[in-house]
Amino acid sequence: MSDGVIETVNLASPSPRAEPRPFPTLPPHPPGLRIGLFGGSFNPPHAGHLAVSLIALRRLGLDNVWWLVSPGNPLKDRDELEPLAARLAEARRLARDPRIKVSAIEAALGSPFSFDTVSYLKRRCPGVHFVWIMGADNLSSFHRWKRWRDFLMLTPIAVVDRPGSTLKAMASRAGRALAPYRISESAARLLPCAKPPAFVFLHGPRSPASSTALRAARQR
Ligand SMILES: Nc1ncnc2c1ncn2[C@@H]1O[C@H](COP(=O)(O)OP(=O)(O)OP(=O)(O)O)[C@@H](O)[C@H]1O
Ligand SMILES: O=C(O)c1ccc[n+]([C@@H]2O[C@H](COP(=O)([O-])O)[C@@H](O)[C@H]2O)c1
Repeated sequence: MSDGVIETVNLASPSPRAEPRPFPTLPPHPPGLRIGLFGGSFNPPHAGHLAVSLIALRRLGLDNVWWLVSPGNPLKDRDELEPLAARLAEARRLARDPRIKVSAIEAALGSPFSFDTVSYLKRRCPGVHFVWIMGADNLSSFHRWKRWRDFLMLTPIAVVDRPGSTLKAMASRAGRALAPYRISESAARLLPCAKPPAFVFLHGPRSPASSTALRAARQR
């Protein structure tokens, strides 16, 4: 991470007895920390990412939000994907709040799958309360993720509303699977310590920003 939280990547000479290579060095994190994991392509990052992070920090009572900049969403075409280094640099410029940390840990782990990332982080940081954060549009396609049902058992999930996705998200396969485990918004602060499956749908000021729109504007 930009401030050393997760950044040292040892690809060249991994210790033979540690994690399978490649592996990132992740310093110990104090048990009890409340950390939101916000995975994304960030291609490019935008005001919507920042808005989601600030809503999650405040409403879930988080200490930090980590932007997990993906090496490449396994469900998306990579034709238009900017290099990871460029997306990381832009994300760091945009994420001005010191509570937001930008990370390339997925590239270091060598997997684009969120199940693998969260499993790894939970193993490496026992006692830290992780919450997965995603926009409502992502919930609609969540049933196509690797081991999505197991993912629901791994970590609590916060879904943040997004224009055009409010109703579709809850009607989706994953939305229906999560419905019995929904925590009310007024109790959102309980989510990080809740036993999964658990989720909250956060409404709030919605941001219309999208990377697709920004890419289109940059091409004009
Ligand atoms: N405006 C927004 N409101 C709510 N959630 C958002 C918003 N923009 C992005 N997200 C969420 O942020 C995460 C990362 O999204 P991503 O980096 O793919 O941005 P995007 O704008 O959705 O990109 P694209 O338009 O290329 O699909 C996803 O969970 C997505 O749902
Ligand atoms: O694990 C999966 O199978 C999986 C499938 C699709 C998307 N994801 C993750 O979802 C997050 C949002 O992706 P994106 O491209 O919509 O920003 C990002 O962290 C991806 O790695 C994960």
